Amino acid sequence: MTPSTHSPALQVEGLVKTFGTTTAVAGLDLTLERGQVMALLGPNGAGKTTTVEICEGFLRPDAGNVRVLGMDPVTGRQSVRNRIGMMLQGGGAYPGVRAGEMLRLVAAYYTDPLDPDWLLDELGLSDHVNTPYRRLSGGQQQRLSLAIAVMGRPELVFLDEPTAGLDAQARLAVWDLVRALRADGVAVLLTTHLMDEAAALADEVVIVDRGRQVAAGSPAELERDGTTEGVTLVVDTDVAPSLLDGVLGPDHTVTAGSAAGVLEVDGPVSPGLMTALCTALQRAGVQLTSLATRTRSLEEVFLDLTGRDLR
Ligand SMILES: Nc1ncnc2c1ncn2[C@@H]1O[C@H](COP(=O)(O)OP(=O)(O)OP(=O)(O)O)[C@@H](O)[C@H]1O
Repeated sequence: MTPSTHSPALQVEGLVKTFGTTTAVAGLDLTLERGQVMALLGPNGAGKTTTVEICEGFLRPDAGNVRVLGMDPVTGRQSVRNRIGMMLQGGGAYPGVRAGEMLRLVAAYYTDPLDPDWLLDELGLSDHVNTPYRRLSGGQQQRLSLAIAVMGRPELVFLDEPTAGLDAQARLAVWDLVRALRADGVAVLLTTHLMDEAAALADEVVIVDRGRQVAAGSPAELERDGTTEGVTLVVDTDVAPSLLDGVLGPDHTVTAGSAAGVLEVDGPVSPGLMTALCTALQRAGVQLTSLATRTRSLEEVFLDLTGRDLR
């Protein structure tokens, strides 16, 4: 099997994985291009970790096709492992080894490693170079395992909930590192429960539920999709919706809002619409006190698609 540099970083087609009577992954398709960040979002038990572990070559799929850098992650395991990065549980570190020592040991495996000191600094671990691994806090161990995962300049990195349990500062440091990887052309597949993380980092968000994709797109696309776009206007007097008759095209409707002085305009939002609304109010001598466009947050989209029941 010849590894291809033209293939997507990751291609998953019709992936199925069952454990006894549980179908963890029920026919999933994913394509992650090089230099892109994909976030898998899904409720507990949606099949995210199972998918990542299959892509890493730890689990065999029951059906479907997985190509990692153009290679089969099971039969091409050694070649794949040399070119991908993954965070191992427990950091893959010996308990007694010091953080700095560990990173230097890992760096020695590679011909062109990243600079361990840069990584320690990037991940806020410079003050813990001499701390034995077992004495690092959980969040520090997690960051060290991320440093180990990316040390060999991988082309594709798998990050399964990389910021779970991290404080706000450490989370931002991890985000910065993911952005730096992306800028270097590295592809990143991450799983997360944090909507802001997906929105901040991902070129593409794939929402999975019960092992299937229920939506995919950029964070902005997902926030727009399926919503009635529109504008909520608040004015300083009680006005009838008919005030806006004549300025709205066939794509727009206007209704009275929940309170006096509130008008809801439904339809596509554009600079032209905003200008037309302001002009109509000005002509009527009505003072605008608030104007807001309506989109759903990624969290609302997620809950609408996956429901509100606990799993
Ligand atoms: N080794 C296993 N044996 C039996 N069932 C398993 C095994 N691994 C996963 N499962 C089941 O497969 C389903 C998917 O689990 P998975 O860990 O992939 O979900 P997840 O999306 O990563 O969830 P979470 O957000 O809670 O981490 C779950 O119902 C889980 O209980």
